[in-house]
Amino acid sequence: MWARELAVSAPGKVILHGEHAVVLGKVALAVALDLRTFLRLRPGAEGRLSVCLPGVGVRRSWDTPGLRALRGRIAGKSKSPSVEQLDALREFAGIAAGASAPESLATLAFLYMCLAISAKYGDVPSVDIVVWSELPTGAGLGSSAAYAVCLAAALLMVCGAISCPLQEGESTARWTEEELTLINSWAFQGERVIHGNPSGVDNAVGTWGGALRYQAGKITPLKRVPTLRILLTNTKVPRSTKVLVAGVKEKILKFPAIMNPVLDSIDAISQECQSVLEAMPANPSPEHYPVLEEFFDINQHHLNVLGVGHPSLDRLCQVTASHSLHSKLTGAGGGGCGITLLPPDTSPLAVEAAKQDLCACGFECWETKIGAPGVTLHCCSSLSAQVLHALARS
Ligand SMILES: Nc1ncnc2c1ncn2[C@@H]1O[C@H](COP(=O)(O)OP(=O)(O)OP(=O)(O)O)[C@@H](O)[C@H]1O
Ligand SMILES: C[C@@](O)(CCO)CC(=O)[O-]
Ligand SMILES: [Mg+2]
Repeated sequence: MWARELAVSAPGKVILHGEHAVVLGKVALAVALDLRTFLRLRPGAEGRLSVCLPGVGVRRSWDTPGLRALRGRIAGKSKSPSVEQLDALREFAGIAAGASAPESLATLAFLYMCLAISAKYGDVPSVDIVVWSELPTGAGLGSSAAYAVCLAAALLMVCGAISCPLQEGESTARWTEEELTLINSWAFQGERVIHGNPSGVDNAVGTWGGALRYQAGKITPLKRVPTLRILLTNTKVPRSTKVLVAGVKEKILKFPAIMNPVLDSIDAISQECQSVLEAMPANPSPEHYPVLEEFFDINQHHLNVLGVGHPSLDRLCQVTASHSLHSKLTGAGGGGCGITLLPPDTSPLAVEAAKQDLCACGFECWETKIGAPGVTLHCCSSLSAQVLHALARS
């Protein structure tokens, strides 16, 4: 029986280059963001598993004998969620077939991960779980992956598949490389429930943090990443990664000879950008930026060709261009977030003016730090007052 109260956190991510192409085996460059998802884990009432997800309005509780019986009925050999397993979970949770609302997908991913992990490593746990996030949901910043990484780490720990590395008196701790590999592989299964066909880049960044190159499951930390100033803008136009990824696949099947060269070009941009970043000094001077800016412009055009642009993102690019700044969408596109490079010689006045114009479009924008740590275990009392308050209210 789980007896400690702890918290797990995982960062969101920004994809610099390679979104969508990475689903088809091309290279992506991604960095962890200083916005995180937090999961609080507490011993629950004996025989009950409860989950509260304030970001998507879910508060559910099940008795563990009922979950154990369901787990027995849907047991499968494969680690990946099957259509039949997900149908059985939907029926159990009262989720309509084909429902793709955030709360339905979040509940389904929770149930799948809980039952699949406990079937392999232990018993259905009697715990109380709350997940709250600083990340906007469904905006391209990897909220689904941060959610899945937190769930994977907490459930694997409760079931005894990974250690609880936090010693008495410590405020934070991380898991070993081997344990992180296990967390990442289960988070990928959670992403599958939410996304349908994820590449795995988002959960890799959520697990390992920092800055990495990702291609076909191979994760390579970037050797050296300069301090890049990035402005993040949320257009607040809602979209679903699952739907956008499916749309790109359809376009490629329809026009392979036209679309495949676009994917190859995106791959080349990611690779060139990696070389440029690794050759840059830690605190780059303005002359290093024009090439990075051109990569942003070219890739933004490519993403429009793939059909994942949106008028709100065009507007974002136009507004920043009017201040001589370069932007591209990040994540799945179709709305959501864009990133803007801020070269070191950009005057504070120019940044302020760009921000004001973006806000006047109804967008929200903020400067961000990149390269945050990956999944982390926390002693609850070491969390900030804001996070504690948000978790306690739930
Ligand atoms: N804090 C959260 N609590 C519960 N579920 C969440 C939370 N954040 C995200 N989700 C789940 O993830 C889904 C959003 O995932 P989606 O992949 O569409 O967007 P994203 O991950 O924010 O963007 P991208 O995949 O482009 O980086 C939501 O519909 C919900 O099911
Ligand atoms: C659009 C996509 O490439 C990135 C979403 O953040 C999907 C994926 O890689 O799973
Ligand atoms: Mg996602």
